[in-house]
Amino acid sequence: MSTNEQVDVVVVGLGPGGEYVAGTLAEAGLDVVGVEAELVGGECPYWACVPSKMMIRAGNLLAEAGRIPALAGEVAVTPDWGRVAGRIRNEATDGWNDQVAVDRLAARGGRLVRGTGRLTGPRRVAVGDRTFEARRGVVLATGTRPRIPPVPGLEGAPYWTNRDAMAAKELPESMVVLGGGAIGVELAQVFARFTCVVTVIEGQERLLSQEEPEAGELAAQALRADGVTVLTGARVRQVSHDGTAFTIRLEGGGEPLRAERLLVAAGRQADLAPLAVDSVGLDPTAGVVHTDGQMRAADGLWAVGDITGRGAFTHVSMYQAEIAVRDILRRPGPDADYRALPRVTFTDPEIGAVGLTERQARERGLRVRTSVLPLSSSTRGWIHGPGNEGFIKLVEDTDRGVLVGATSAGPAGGEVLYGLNVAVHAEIPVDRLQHMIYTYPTFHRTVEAALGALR
Ligand SMILES: Cc1cc2nc3c(=O)[nH]c(=O)nc-3n(C[C@H](O)[C@H](O)[C@H](O)COP(=O)(O)OP(=O)(O)OC[C@H]3O[C@@H](n4cnc5c(N)ncnc54)[C@H](O)[C@@H]3O)c2cc1C
Ligand SMILES: NC(=O)c1ccc[n+]([C@@H]2O[C@H](COP(=O)([O-])OP(=O)(O)OC[C@H]3O[C@@H](n4cnc5c(N)ncnc54)[C@H](O)[C@@H]3O)[C@@H](O)[C@H]2O)c1
Repeated sequence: MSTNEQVDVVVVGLGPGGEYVAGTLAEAGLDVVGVEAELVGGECPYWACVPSKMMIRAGNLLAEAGRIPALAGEVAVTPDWGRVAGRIRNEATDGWNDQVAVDRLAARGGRLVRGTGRLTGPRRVAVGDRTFEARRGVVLATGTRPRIPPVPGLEGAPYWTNRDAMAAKELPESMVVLGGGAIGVELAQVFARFTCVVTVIEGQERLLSQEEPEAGELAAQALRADGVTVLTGARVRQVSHDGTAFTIRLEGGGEPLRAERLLVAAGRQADLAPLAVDSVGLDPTAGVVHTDGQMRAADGLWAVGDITGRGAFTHVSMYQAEIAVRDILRRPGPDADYRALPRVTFTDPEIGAVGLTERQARERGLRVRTSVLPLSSSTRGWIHGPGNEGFIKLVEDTDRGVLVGATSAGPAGGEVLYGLNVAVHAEIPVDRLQHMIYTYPTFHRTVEAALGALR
């Protein structure tokens, strides 16, 4: 029998964005139902950020051990993926059990409804035969799933996505990675460091093609140094699987690639049709849910996270979640501002970036000055020795005399990014940045040198 229940707010999807909205609103005293089809916490803790960064931590340790002979002595290391898989199982994901997150939501006063939510009209969500009518409104936070490119032979083949990679108890002997974006490069490097023979196939001319060209070149150089074969500007013509291994044929002929596993890391997509967004007047084929600066998508409807298409990052979903919470609680606050959107690809070296690339700035008609300085030119980079690859790139809007973009690559490149993030966000004049004191000998002193090199 179907039932109708009155609540204040329904949150559909409890990834980082949705869980934050549901828990915070419940804590504020609203009657909140959170609907989750899989695990409370979403992609990030179970199949994405957290387990992948555990892998990377382990891979980086192996790489550091490899640098010991040049600097400190002798070492013998035997990589053991079992340690990594065990830590992911036991510490990160609790064996892919979300009880801790379920309890966390309940402790904040939220109610969990397990199931797939679907809009049935303004402020109405159906889950199975239950319908929730939300007095304040509905928040969509359903995230994305892997985009599987239309490569002949791929459909139906036993390819891996990020989920299989995160759950792997053993590593394959060989793997082809389709896609040289953030997932592709991070996982290719880790797997290679654990002795898997890896090939990355990227359709664009460079890895990390959304970032500065120097970033893509550095990522390729780092991966090659770890033994990864990097093929850029490459298109897959056909994929087949013979029950044991994949054969991957590229356009333009040549020897086909053979690999035990094929990891598809070719972007993400939101699935709006099953959410029945047309019932509230949104386009189910749009691919994203467009919002205004307060994360409103329609009357009584908010959207946060990957689904909004403003950067598929956990920090974006949390940032947007905070804005939506404020708006739902009818508290005034600034609109979402993406000018200083930071992102870090956690390869070794880490590649952090904020704001616009040089190309994006020029395409917007800005008059720019730029500079690129290698970390090895700094005292700290030189002291660091092996593993000191990296650079600082700055993009200045010369008319306003402020940085509009920056890239920080190197050991702890993601941490060094923070200062640049503040500079872009707060629009600190370059002239002021040039006259502050930078600690000696740090990697971030390269920022000072790069400021002086702006041309
Ligand atoms: C391998 C990998 C590594 C990553 N590493 C990083 C990183 O280091 N840093 C970073 O910032 N980002 C990283 N990301 C991106 C990050 O995981 C996402 O940006 C983040 O998880 C998005 O959060 P979200 O709130 O949009 O929802 P998601 O985490 O996508 O969760 C959405 C939830 O909604 C549920 N759902 C979907 N449809 C329905 C429905 N109809 N009814 C009920 N529930 C539904 C899903 O089951 C899911 O639990 C990584 C991603 C991947 C794949
Ligand atoms: N450190 C982080 O913050 C982190 C890590 C991993 C993932 N993520 C997030 O997850 C999202 C998804 O990651 P992703 O790496 O899957 O996507 P992505 O969009 O970053 O990269 C996908 C890459 O695949 C390539 N590609 C697509 N189709 C192809 C084809 N048929 N043949 C060859 N190459 C093809 C694209 O040109 C692109 O370079 C990212 O956008 C990122 O926001 C973040």
